[in-house]
Amino acid sequence: MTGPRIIDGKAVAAEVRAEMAKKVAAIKSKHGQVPGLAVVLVGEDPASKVYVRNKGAQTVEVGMNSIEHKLSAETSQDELLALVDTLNKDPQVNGILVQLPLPKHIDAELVLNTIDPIKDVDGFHPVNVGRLWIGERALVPCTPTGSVILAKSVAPNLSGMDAVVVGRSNIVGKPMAALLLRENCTVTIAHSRTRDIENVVKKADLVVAAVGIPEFVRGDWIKPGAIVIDVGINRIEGPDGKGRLVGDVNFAEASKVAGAITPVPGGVGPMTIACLLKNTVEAFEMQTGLSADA
Ligand SMILES: NC(=O)C1=CN([C@@H]2O[C@H](COP(=O)(O)OP(=O)(O)OC[C@H]3O[C@@H](n4cnc5c(N)ncnc54)[C@H](OP(=O)(O)O)[C@@H]3O)[C@@H](O)[C@H]2O)C=CC1
Ligand SMILES: Nc1nc(=O)c2c([nH]1)NC[C@@H]1CN(c3ccc(C(=O)N[C@@H](CCC(=O)O)C(=O)O)cc3)C=[N+]21
Repeated sequence: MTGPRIIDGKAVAAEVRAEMAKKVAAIKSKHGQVPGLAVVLVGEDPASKVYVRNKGAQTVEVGMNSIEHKLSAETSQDELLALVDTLNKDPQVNGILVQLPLPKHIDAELVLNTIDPIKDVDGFHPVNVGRLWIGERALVPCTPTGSVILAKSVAPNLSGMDAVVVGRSNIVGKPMAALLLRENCTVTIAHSRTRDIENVVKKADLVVAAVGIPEFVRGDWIKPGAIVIDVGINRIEGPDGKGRLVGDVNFAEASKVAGAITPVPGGVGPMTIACLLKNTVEAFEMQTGLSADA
């Protein structure tokens, strides 16, 4: 018996970044311009700090400009809105990402809705959400985009598959469902009120777990041969007392049953950043009318 295919998110993400590096170089030589990504971090959340550092380093690595704004946790909502407004107007800034979660005294929805939709590389603005669902050209959320790329790396044609997305957040579950529908899957969205969730998941040819509960999806919920995409990033304490990262799927169990599965770390996480860079290039092209090809 052969084991399941472990989907190498790091390797696929490196391919996407290499493709972006080529595009950025072509844009630079043809048009003398370089796309720019602004990342705004408010406060000291340690996990967010790591992501922001990784994003900045990889942005520079593909040849783009990285603009980082690190604000104190006491920053007022008005100050943050004023910064977003400045970035909206700055022609050197093609993409704006405001790292979530934001401190409690700031209305995150208001901040996200203030980002110019054409610079909204997270794809969280209602205009981009609407465009995604009706099938217009949109900036699409990075984690779902990366998840679809990983699924297609093992099954290039997802058409007709039964897909179950566990989780219905605006940043992962819902846009994931929209993208899988666009791939012609038959999509079910499961959530905390879903009855008999094991048996709902068990019908799926493709399972996407975005729940936020460590190892929530068990091996015996998985249909033999199914593709499993684990979006979860949970830091838990290991038996040795050290922190370690696990997903929303019990990998040890599920990998015995699945046809293909993403690990955590090294699965969806690296794809999120790669797709952010991809969206920044796309946003640059939409804003300037310039492209790598012409
Ligand atoms: N790899 C990456 O780049 C990223 C990873 N993540 C990770 O993905 C995971 C999900 O993130 P996010 O979508 O923001 O999380 P949210 O907490 O916003 O959403 C979680 C979803 O899971 C559902 N849920 C919670 N408990 C249960 C349950 N017992 N049974 C079934 N469904 C349940 C909730 O249902 P309900 O709506 O009914 O409450 C909700 O829809 C997290 O682990 C997060 O760290 C997130 C973003 C990027
Ligand atoms: N506006 C906004 N947009 C986001 O896209 C966003 C956000 N806020 N807030 C937090 C979540 C989480 N997120 C991750 C990005 C990369 C990894 C990643 O690179 N993970 C690696 C390594 C993780 C590690 O070692 O800590 C891996 O899974 O292999 C994970 C999670 C983006 N998010």
